[in-house]
Amino acid sequence: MTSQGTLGVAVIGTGRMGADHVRRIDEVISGARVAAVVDIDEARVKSVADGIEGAVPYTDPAAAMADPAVDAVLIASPGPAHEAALLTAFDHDLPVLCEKPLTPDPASALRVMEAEQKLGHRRVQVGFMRRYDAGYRKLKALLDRGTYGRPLMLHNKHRNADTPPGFTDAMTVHDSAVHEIDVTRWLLDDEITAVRVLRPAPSGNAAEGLSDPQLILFETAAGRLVDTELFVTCGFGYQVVCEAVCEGGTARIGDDHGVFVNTAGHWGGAITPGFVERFEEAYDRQVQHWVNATRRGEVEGPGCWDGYAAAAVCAAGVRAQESGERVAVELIERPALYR
Ligand SMILES: NC(=O)c1ccc[n+]([C@@H]2O[C@H](COP(=O)([O-])OP(=O)(O)OC[C@H]3O[C@@H](n4cnc5c(N)ncnc54)[C@H](O)[C@@H]3O)[C@@H](O)[C@H]2O)c1
Ligand SMILES: O[C@H]1[C@H](O)[C@@H](O)[C@H](O)[C@@H](O)[C@H]1O
Repeated sequence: MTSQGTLGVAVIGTGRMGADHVRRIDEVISGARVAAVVDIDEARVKSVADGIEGAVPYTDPAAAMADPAVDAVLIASPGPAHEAALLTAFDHDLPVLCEKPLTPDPASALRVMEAEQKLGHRRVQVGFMRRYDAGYRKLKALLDRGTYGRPLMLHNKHRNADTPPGFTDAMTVHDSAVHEIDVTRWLLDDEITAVRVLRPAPSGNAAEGLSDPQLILFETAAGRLVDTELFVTCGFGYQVVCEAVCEGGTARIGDDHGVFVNTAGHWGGAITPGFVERFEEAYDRQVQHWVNATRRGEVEGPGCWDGYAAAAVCAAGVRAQESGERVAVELIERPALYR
């Protein structure tokens, strides 16, 4: 850190999310600066570094993490590249904010968790940014206070206008439903124990071979049921809605509440186009909290255990998709570091 305590961050992966995090750290976040940017695509990393004072471009994550100006790492490369980047960060004992997923499968998530335990302290915050969304935080506070009694069920809707090319059924779980997996565990303070997936006749807008929409059902250890409509080619916009059904009332967040317009032949408002707009404040808050905690020498928020548990539920979810059966989630006992 500089003498003023400014955190030098290396951002690994400068695609859609990484480039946005670089902009965020440069323009929005206080107490941090972009010290290095890394991408295997040399042209891309150079163009992202251009115009950011002091940001050194690298094509090798390990070289960036060895740079003495780097105090912390934000990983925004694709999920399969996360394990290697995390293990290298541990070699340098660097604090990490790792975009979801921690890793794409439970075996690799376990390896990361074991390596972190060898360090003897938590180093990783996982980018489950919904925990930093104002609506989800209000819902969490209501549930924690028991304002409407015990929560019994959650109903979620997760709709994307469309998907990047090559999006598969498994990605609907790993990439999209992983957020509902995390908010279910967090909101209810409960583990998901089994998954079922129901698939109606697919929408004609879904690419060949993609089963969209889907209905995913989670059972939890405390006997709650959580359903999620996942519709990633809905075509009309981005919607993430969560309704908690409690013994004494229900509470719902996520409906669009922008400007309401009446005009000839039309009433209503605009729909949110995508996750960047819907969760912009949540991404800002997530990164600011990470920077603040890191500068205090602390680690907060969702960690490796949450990333591992999410990967275990995803693995069960993909098996449930393939088999059409109820699949139990296999979890190891929670290690002491994460209790
Ligand atoms: N929290 C959210 O809402 C959210 C939204 C979108 C993506 N994500 C996550 O962010 C991460 C990145 O997603 P994206 O949409 O920006 O992907 P992207 O494909 O747009 O960008 C990834 C970038 O990483 C680079 N890259 C690939 N392998 C690398 C490696 N080994 N080292 C360094 N760079 C490497 C690629 O060249 C590319 O520029 C993923 O983990 C994804 O799941 C999170
Ligand atoms: O990677 C993205 C991202 O995680 C979004 O938050 C989610 O809504 C999308 O479904 C997913 O594809």
